[in-house]
Amino acid sequence: MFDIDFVTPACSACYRFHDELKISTLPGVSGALHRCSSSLTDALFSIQEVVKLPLEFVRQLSIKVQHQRPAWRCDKVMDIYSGCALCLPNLTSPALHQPTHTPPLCIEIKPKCGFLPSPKHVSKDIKTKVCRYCMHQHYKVANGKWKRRSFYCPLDLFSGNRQRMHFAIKHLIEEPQNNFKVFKGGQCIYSSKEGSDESPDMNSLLHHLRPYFLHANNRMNCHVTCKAVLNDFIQVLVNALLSSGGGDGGVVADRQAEGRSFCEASIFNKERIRHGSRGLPTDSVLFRILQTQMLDTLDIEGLYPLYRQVEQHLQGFPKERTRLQIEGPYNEAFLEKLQKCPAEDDGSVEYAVAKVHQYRVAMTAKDCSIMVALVPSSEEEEDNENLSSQRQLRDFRPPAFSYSASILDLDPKPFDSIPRQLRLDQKIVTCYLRTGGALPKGPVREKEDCTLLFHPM
Ligand SMILES: O=P(O)(O)O[C@@H]1[C@@H](OP(=O)(O)O)[C@H](OP(=O)(O)O)[C@H](O)[C@H](OP(=O)(O)O)[C@H]1OP(=O)(O)O
Ligand SMILES: Nc1ncnc2c1ncn2[C@@H]1O[C@H](COP(=O)(O)OP(=O)(O)OP(=O)(O)O)[C@@H](O)[C@H]1O
Repeated sequence: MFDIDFVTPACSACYRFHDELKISTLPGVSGALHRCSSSLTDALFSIQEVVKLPLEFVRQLSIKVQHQRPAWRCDKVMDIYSGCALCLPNLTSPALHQPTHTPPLCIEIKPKCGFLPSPKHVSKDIKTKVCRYCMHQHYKVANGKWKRRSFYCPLDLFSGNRQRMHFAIKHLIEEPQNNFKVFKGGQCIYSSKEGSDESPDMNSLLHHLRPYFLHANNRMNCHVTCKAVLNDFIQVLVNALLSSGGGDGGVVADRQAEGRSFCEASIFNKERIRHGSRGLPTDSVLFRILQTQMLDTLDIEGLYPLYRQVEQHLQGFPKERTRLQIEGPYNEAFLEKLQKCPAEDDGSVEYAVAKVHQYRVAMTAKDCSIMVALVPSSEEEEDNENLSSQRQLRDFRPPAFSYSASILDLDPKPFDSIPRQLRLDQKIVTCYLRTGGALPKGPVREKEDCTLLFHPM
């Protein structure tokens, strides 16, 4: 009916959000991050378009997808009244210009929050030591959302240190939950199954991945261990996440000095770091997400009194909702409010609103997903490279993929989600303090098994 790959019905706020921001593309990172922090002036959208859809079509679509939602998302509903949708390319199945031996792979990562809050604003010391994701794991297991705890830690992924990133991705693979999926030729081949007691089948994943790494590494006749396939796969993913978007790719100072980039619950053994972290390249997809997440400078605890101030102001002056853009539109004026926020609280409602807006944008960045598409070299490129590598008598070369990273799920978070955030934060911390010490920290082998194979490039 529609000549589009993927539609995601948008509320009228989203419509404005996406429509009014300048949209452009960036080579390498066909990203889609709203421009809303210092990095936002150059964090850009991918090719996407707002389209109008017949209301009846959206109504039927909504009914059709409702039963496919995970149980914990059954309370969510599609906005069936705006008549608008975002039209996106199908990122799990990128268009190919030339045939390849194997279909493209696409890896979806929901990285979550990559930093610890500043001690200035939090009431519980533990929040400055253990990251929100790791604490939340205990709460999720205690409440039955997941059967097993994941040992993934976002601070490792966002570290910019290859060893730590490798370690983080390995744990995403081991326990993907809703943070990790793999697609091959547009089909999901690896994800956590809702409500299942069993871990996803890693052997099946390796079976799918093997041809990519056999072929790409000229290992046709070699015996390749599962571990080597997994290492190669993770290494390619780390490269894609660290790749720059075509800019100068400057490297930022490691945040280690700030003491906010290591989580005490991570089972990565710091002493094993062989090369110091160089930080994330400034135009990598992870850097952009992290910068936007860090617009949350006050933590929910420091933010909540400002939220209350705004709420009280709106009770007295309901018409101010529009001027203060509480429900959007998320346009240039909105971005200006974020960027021009005074450094210190001057007691004005403008300051409080700007901090609330910053926090909401940070929440979006803490909840977005990255889609990394890996396209194997075309058959022609492979043949040329095979000839040249035979001439050079090389028996190894890194897997040849081209990659792009896009950012998904940039829905604006509503103003009234803030009280829920505070309640959840309290529940997570309370649960962690109650159960944190009781849950096993993970098998000992985890600590020891972080020596990784890095192949020459
Ligand atoms: O609060 P969190 O960190 O649990 O994040 C929620 C996500 O849970 P997660 O921890 O990633 O499993 C949650 O993900 P799931 O539904 O659990 O897959 C949603 O993304 C939710 O956003 P929204 O309310 O649907 O706009 C997310 O809520 P927001 O807080 O981003 O609004
Ligand atoms: N452009 C795309 N290409 C391929 N897959 C996509 C694309 N957009 C979304 N998806 C897939 O759909 C999933 C859900 O998308 P998204 O997170 O944007 O919806 P949502 O906001 O959670 O929807 P709802 O709030 O209605 O439940 C993503 O995790 C991803 O697997």
